[in-house]
Amino acid sequence: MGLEKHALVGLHNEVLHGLRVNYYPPCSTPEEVLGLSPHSDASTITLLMQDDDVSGLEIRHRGNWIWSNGKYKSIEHRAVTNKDKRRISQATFLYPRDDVEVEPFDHMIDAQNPKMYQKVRYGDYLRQSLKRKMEGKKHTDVAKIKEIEE
Ligand SMILES: O=C(O)CCC(=O)C(=O)O
Ligand SMILES: [Fe+2]
Repeated sequence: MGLEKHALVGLHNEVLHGLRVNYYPPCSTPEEVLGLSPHSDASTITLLMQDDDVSGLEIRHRGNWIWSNGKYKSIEHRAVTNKDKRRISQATFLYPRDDVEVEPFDHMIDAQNPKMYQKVRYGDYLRQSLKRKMEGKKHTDVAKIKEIEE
């Protein structure tokens, strides 16, 4: 990404961790019921631990990562349910401190790649994204510079 080693860690000010444990009970109609709606995480990095024997995570290639001005994608994903088996996953989210201001790096912006996102305070961005229902990449709209379409 054209950054010095450890630069990203420094930009977090302090790397915070959050944990979400997801429990998906068996579901008699898995073709009609999702475990988790399509979304992307508001964290900077997510580590997911899941059962070996039940799959459920599905991903979509779309969406953007604010710091990289959309060059690097944050993956939209969802969880499906399983007819016979329950599934448990643990997502560990790494994220910056609330007072960290996040905006695209200058070196990711040029004539072909105009600035897509305005500066946001990470705490505001995270809280408004937790308040919304999960809906793909919609939570990134709050930072998006409106004239620019993906
Ligand atoms: O359970 C899964 O596979 C996905 C969990 C997830 O995406 C999340 O907790 O944000
Ligand atoms: Fe997720």
